[in-house]
Amino acid sequence: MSTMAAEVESLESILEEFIPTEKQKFVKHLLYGQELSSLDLPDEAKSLAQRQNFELKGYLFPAAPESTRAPRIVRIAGIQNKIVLPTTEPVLVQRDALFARISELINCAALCGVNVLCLQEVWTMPFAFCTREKLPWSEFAESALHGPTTKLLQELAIRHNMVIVSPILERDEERGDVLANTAVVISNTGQVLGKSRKNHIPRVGDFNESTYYMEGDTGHKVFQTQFGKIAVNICYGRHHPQNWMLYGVNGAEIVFNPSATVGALSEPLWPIEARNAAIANSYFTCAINRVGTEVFASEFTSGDGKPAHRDLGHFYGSSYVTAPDGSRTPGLSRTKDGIVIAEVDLNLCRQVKDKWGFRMTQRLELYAKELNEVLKQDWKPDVITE
Ligand SMILES: NC(=O)NCCC(=O)O
Repeated sequence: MSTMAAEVESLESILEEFIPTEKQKFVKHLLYGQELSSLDLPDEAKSLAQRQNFELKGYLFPAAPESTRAPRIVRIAGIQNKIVLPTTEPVLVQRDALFARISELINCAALCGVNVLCLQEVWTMPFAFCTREKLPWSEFAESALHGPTTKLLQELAIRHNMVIVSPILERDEERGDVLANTAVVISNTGQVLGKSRKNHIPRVGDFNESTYYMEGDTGHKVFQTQFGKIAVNICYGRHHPQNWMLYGVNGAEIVFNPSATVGALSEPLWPIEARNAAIANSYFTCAINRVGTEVFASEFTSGDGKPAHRDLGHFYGSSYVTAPDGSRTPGLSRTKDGIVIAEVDLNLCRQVKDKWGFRMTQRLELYAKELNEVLKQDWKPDVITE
């Protein structure tokens, strides 16, 4: 399945090819909600994307004008990419090649006026946790505050007046050198605003991350930036509606979901989860997935009796943005590096809350009470039998 699917460029390319033109509007309305117009992006950015072989897509999410609040227009973006060099190259050579590639893409996002940008999960390295090997992969880990990745992005954040969310493998030097899967939030002033760690660690397929780091301990932080309140729900956390919910309870207006996931495992879930979270929590979401197949030197098994293998499968990209009213952009390519940009009016969050009332009808007190009971040792499921 994954080999076959890897040849498909995108769901959208199939729709364009096979759905008759007169039916396209209806099909896209069901799949994507209200039709979005494309952003007019600068020619310089478009030619940079062409020269450097990455996709560049921009969309406009409208909101109603209000008489008591000015629009709060911001441009948000997600970057998806392949690793640049084979996983057998020295650690620093691999990392520096990614630094160079991603700096190019960030420059392009800056030309497009992006205010807040998020990179993919552990963007500085291959997704090597499938191997269960400690070395050399743990050498990619670095301090969230002073590491080379943060230093690089602090410079770019200042240069481009851009908030950058940088998901890395963190080495917590102050707390016993332990590893964590962490998104560092770097303000447009260059300050590290803080960090948000991955709350839910997968125990599925070849995602052997629990060998390397524990569940995050940073809760559901929301970062007040100059361009709105943002939060980061890292990869597997997107399967947990309560995780999404608490970022919303803390007031997030945009939640990024930097991910690394493969076709055979999760592709049918991908278009649903971040989109549903945007609807349920009246905020914008931006789901970002890496691209390509990463091959490792040593074989590993999945503990399922099937033959050993040297790759996790095809990372299918397909990054997209959803608005609180459920309208979403098409996905980026399944095979190519890319930037998805959305110009949003953050006023839409409150407009959708007023329309649908999901926050008002949320009944947090009901769930808090019942969940408290569930956690007690003597709890029994509330099932009535005849
Ligand atoms: N990176 C990560 O948590 N992947 C797990 C697989 C998935 O959630 O689709």
